[in-house]
Amino acid sequence: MQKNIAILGSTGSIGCSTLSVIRHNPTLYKAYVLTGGSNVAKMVEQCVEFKPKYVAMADFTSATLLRQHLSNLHLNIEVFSGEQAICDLAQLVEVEQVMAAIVGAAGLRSTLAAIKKGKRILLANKESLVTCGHLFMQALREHHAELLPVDSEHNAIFQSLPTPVQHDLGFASLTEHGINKIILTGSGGPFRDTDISKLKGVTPEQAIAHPNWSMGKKISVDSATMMNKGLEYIEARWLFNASQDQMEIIIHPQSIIHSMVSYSDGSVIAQLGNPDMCTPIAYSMSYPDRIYSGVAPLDFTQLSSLTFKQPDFNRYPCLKLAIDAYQSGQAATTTLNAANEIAVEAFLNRKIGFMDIAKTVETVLNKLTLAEPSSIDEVFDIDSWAREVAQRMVK
Ligand SMILES: NC(=O)C1=CN([C@@H]2O[C@H](COP(=O)(O)OP(=O)(O)OC[C@H]3O[C@@H](n4cnc5c(N)ncnc54)[C@H](OP(=O)(O)O)[C@@H]3O)[C@@H](O)[C@H]2O)C=CC1
Ligand SMILES: CC(=O)[C@@H](O)[C@H](O)COP(=O)(O)O
Ligand SMILES: [Mn+2]
Repeated sequence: MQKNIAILGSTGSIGCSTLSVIRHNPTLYKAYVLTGGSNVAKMVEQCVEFKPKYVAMADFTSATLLRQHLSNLHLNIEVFSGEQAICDLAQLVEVEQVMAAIVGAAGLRSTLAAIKKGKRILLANKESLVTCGHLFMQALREHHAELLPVDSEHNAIFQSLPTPVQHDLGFASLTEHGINKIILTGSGGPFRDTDISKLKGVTPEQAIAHPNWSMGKKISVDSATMMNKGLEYIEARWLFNASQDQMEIIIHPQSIIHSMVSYSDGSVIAQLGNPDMCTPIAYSMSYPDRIYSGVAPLDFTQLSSLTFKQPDFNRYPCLKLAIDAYQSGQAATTTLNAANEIAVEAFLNRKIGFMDIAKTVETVLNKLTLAEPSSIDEVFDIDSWAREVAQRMVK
C-alpha cells in the first residue's frame, strides 16, 4: 500500500530530493500533493512525471498559468492557490506524511496546519521551529503528531539517540539516558579559509557556492555566515530538549560526519554519509525502517581525512547572535530569523554587503522591546515588526 505524501515546497532543492527518493520507491510512496511558490516550469515538469492528485502555488498568477499548462497537456490535476490552500492540502485525510520544505517563516502556517491533523511531519523547514519553538513543540504533543527531523545534522542526531528519546522527542531528559552532549557539525561554508578582511567584498555567487552541499540560495548564504548553524543550534535545543551545556558546535569541513551524540560512558555515536539530502529524507520517510535513497555508500578508502576545529565568532558573528538569541527567548529568535531573511535577500539582490547581514540582524535585535509571544498570532506580530525594521535598514 502506497503512503501519500504532501510535499510543501516541491519545486525547491529539498522538494526535488524528496521526489527523487519517491522515484526510487514508487510502490511505497505517492507524491499526492505538490506545492510551490512561483516556479511554474518546475511544477509542470513534476506534474507530468508524478501526476499528483492536488497542486497548489502560493502565487496566484503562477497558479493560473499552471492550470493553463496542465489543461493543454490534458492532465487532470486540481490546482489551488495561496497560503490557505497549501494549509488545507497539508491537512487532507488521505495525506499521511507532510514534507515541510518551504523556505523561511513562510512555511510556518502550513507546517502547523499539518501538525494540527496529527500527520507525520518531515521537518526540513528549520525556520518554523526557530521562530516559535515552544508553541511548535506544544502543538506537536497536543495533536500527537510525529516529528522526523530532515535537516542533516538533526537527522544524524536522531539516528544516534536511544529509542526512548526518539519516541519522546523534545521532552525526554538527555541526562537520564546517559547523554552528555550533542555535537553539531558544520562545514564552515565557502569562506572558511578566506581572509576576514576580504569578507565584506564577497559576492552572492561566491556565497552560494557551498563546498559540499547543493541547496537553495537562502540556506547557502546562511551556511556562509554560519547563521545556518545558529538556526540549527536553536532547532537542536528545541528538538532534543538540550541545555546550553549539552550543546557543542564544531567545524568539520568535509561534511562526512553529519553530527554526533556523546554519552556518559565515553562513547560517541555519529552518523556518516556522503553529503546528499536524499539520505536523511529517505530515513524520515521510512523510519524506523530503511529504504533505498539512491545515495552511494561512503568509500572510506577515498576519504583523505576528517578534520575538526572551533568556530571563530569574529568570522561568524551570526553564529554568536543566534546562540545569544536563544538565551533571550522566543521574541529574540523570531526577530533574529525575520531580520536574517530580509538581510539575506538584500545581500542576494546586491543591496548590502556580506558582513552587513550580521550588522542588520544585530541592530534589529537591539531594538527589540516586544514581550514574549504566547500565541502564533503574537509570533507573526513580532516577525512583521522585525521585517519592517530590517527592510528600512537595508534600504
Ligand atoms: N537544501 C537543503 O539541503 C536543506 C534545506 N533545509 C531547509 O529546507 C527548507 C527548504 O530549503 P531549500 O529546498 O534549499 O530551498 P529552495 O529555495 O530550494 O526551495 C524553497 C521552496 O519553497 C517555496 N516557497 C518559497 N517561498 C514560498 C512561499 N511564500 N509560500 C510557499 N512556498 C514558497 C519555493 O517555491 P518556488 O521555487 O516555486 O517559488 C520552493 O519550492 C529551508 O527551510 C532550509 O533551511 C534544511 C536542510 C538542508
Ligand atoms: C544539508 C544541511 O543540512 C545543511 O543545513 C548543511 O548543514 C549546510 O552546511 P553547513 O554545515 O555549511 O551549514
Ligand atoms: Mn543542516
